[in-house]
Amino acid sequence: MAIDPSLGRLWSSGTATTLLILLLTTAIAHLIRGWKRLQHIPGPQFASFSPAWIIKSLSSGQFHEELLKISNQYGPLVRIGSNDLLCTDPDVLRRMSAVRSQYTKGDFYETGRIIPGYNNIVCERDEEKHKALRASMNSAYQGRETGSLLGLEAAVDRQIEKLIALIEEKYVSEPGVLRPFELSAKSQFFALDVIGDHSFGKPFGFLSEDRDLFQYIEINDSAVPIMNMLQAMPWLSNIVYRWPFRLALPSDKDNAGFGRLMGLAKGHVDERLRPGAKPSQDMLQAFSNGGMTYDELIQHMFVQIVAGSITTAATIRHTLLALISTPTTYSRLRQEIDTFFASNPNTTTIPYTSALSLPYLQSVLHESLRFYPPTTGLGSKQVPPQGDIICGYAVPGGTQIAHNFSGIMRLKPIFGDDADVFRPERWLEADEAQKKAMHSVVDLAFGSGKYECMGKRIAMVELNKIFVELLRRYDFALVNPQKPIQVVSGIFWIGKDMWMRVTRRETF
Ligand code: HEM
Repeated sequence: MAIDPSLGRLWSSGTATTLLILLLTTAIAHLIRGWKRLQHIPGPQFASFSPAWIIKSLSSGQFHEELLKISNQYGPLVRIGSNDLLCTDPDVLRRMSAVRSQYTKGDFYETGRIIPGYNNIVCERDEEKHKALRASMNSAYQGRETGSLLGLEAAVDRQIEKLIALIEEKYVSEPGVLRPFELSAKSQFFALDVIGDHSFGKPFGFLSEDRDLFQYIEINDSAVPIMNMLQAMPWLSNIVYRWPFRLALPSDKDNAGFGRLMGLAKGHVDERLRPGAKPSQDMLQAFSNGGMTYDELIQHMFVQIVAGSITTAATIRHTLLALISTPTTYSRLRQEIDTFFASNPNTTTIPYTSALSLPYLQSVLHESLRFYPPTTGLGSKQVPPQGDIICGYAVPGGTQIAHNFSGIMRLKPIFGDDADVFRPERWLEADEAQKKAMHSVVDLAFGSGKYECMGKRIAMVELNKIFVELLRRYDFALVNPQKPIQVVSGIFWIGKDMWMRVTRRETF
C-alpha cells in the first residue's frame, strides 16, 4: 500500500516534536530533581543547576579567593554545583578521610588519570585497590629502602648545592650590576631535580642546565586550564580519555612536555628491570621491591614528578614572598639561622633534625602553609550511599563534598582575629591547646587519614633546609615590588615572573 508522502511528513514532524518535548521534559525533570536534592543547602542560586559557578570562579584565576569569599558569605557548607558542596569545617574534612570512613574519593579525582585505562594512586577510587596501592608504596615513602631519612636528606642536600652553585655562577648581583633571578622557574627546577635524584637516583638536570628542559613547565602550565575544566566537569574526563581525544594526550613518545618526562620515567624503569641490572637505593627500586608491575611503576614514578614538584615549588616561592613582604619576620628568621651556625660552625648543610629545633623557622613554615595552602583544588570526597549529616544538614549519598583549603586556614576561632595576616608569631604565642588546634588544621594542607599526601616528609625535608641555606648566604629583594609575581590559582598555583635581586651577605 502506498503511503501518502504528505502524511509521512506530518508523521515525522509530529514524532520529532513529541520526541523533543519528551527530551526537554526529561531534562527539566532531571534538573529539578538535581536541584531539589540539595535545595536546603545555602549557596548562590545559579550554582544549584550547573557547574557555572565553579567555571566562573576558576576563570577568575583566583580560585582560592573565590572559595574564601563564598564560605564567608554562606557559611561552612555551601552549594557550589548541582551535586557539589563546599565544606569549610576541618572536623568534617578529617572525618571524611579517616581510615575507617565510608566516604570514597569523589569524581574530582578523575582529573588525576595519566594514561587512559590505568588507575594510579591519585585517581584510584576503588577503596580496596587504593588501600593496596598505598600499602605497596608505603615502605618506599617511609624511606626504608632508600637509606631512611639519610638517603632523602642527601638527595635534597645535593640539589641545594646545585642551586647555590647556579646562583653563584650566574645570579649574584653587585652594586651597579643586576643579575635578575626568576624564582618561580628555579623553585620548580629544584623540586623536580630533588624528585629525579631521590626517585630515579639521578636528577633530571633542570638546575645544571638552567632551563625548562623539554618545555616541561611551559606545557605543564598550559595544561592546567584543561585540568581546571575537568575539575569543574569531571564527566568530561570520560570523553577526553576516549578516541579521538586521547590521541591528543601526552605519550611517552613525545619530544616535549609531560610526555617527554613520561618517556624518561619509562626509560629509567626499563633500565632498572633489565635482566642483570644493578639494584639501586632509590624510590624506583623501593617501589619495584614493593611488588609493583611494570605499568604501575611507570605511572607512579610519573605521579611523583607531578605531585611532588608543583606543590613544593609553590610553597618555596610563597614563603620567600611572605618573608620579603614582612621585614620583621625576615630579619628574625635570619637571626635564628645565624645564631644556629655561630654555635655549629662546622655544619655544612643544616640537618633536618636541627632545622626542626629552630622554633621560628617552624613557625614561618607553618604560617606559610596556612597562608598559602599549596593545593587549591576541590579534592572532593563522595558521601556514602546512606547519606550523612554535615554541618547540621542532611546530605544524600553520592553528593560531592569539596575541601575549602583556603577557608579552613583563615578560620578566626582557630587562628585568631588576625587570621588574614601572615604572622608567624601566632605559633609562638599560642598556648598548648590552641597550638594543637592550629596544627591539626594546617596539617590538612597535606590531606589526612587514608588519603594523606604520601610525599609529606619529602616536602618537609626540602622546606626545612632550603630557606636556611639560602638566607644564610644571600639577601633577597624584589626587582619589581609593584608586581612581585604573577600567580593564578585553580587546581594548583601557577606562578611566573618572580624576579629577585640576590646579593651575597657580607657575613658569609
Ligand atoms: C608542600 C608540598 C605538598 C603538599 C601541600 C601536598 C598536598 C597533597 C594533598 C592535599 C593531597 C591529596 C589528599 C587527598 O586526596 O585528600 C596529596 C596527595 C598525594 N601527594 Fe602530595 N603534597 C605535597 C608534596 C608531595 C610530594 C613531594 C610528593 C611525592 C614526591 C607527593 C605525593 C603525593 C601522592 C602520591 C599523593 C596521593 C595520595 C593518595 O591518594 O593516597 N606530594 N598531596
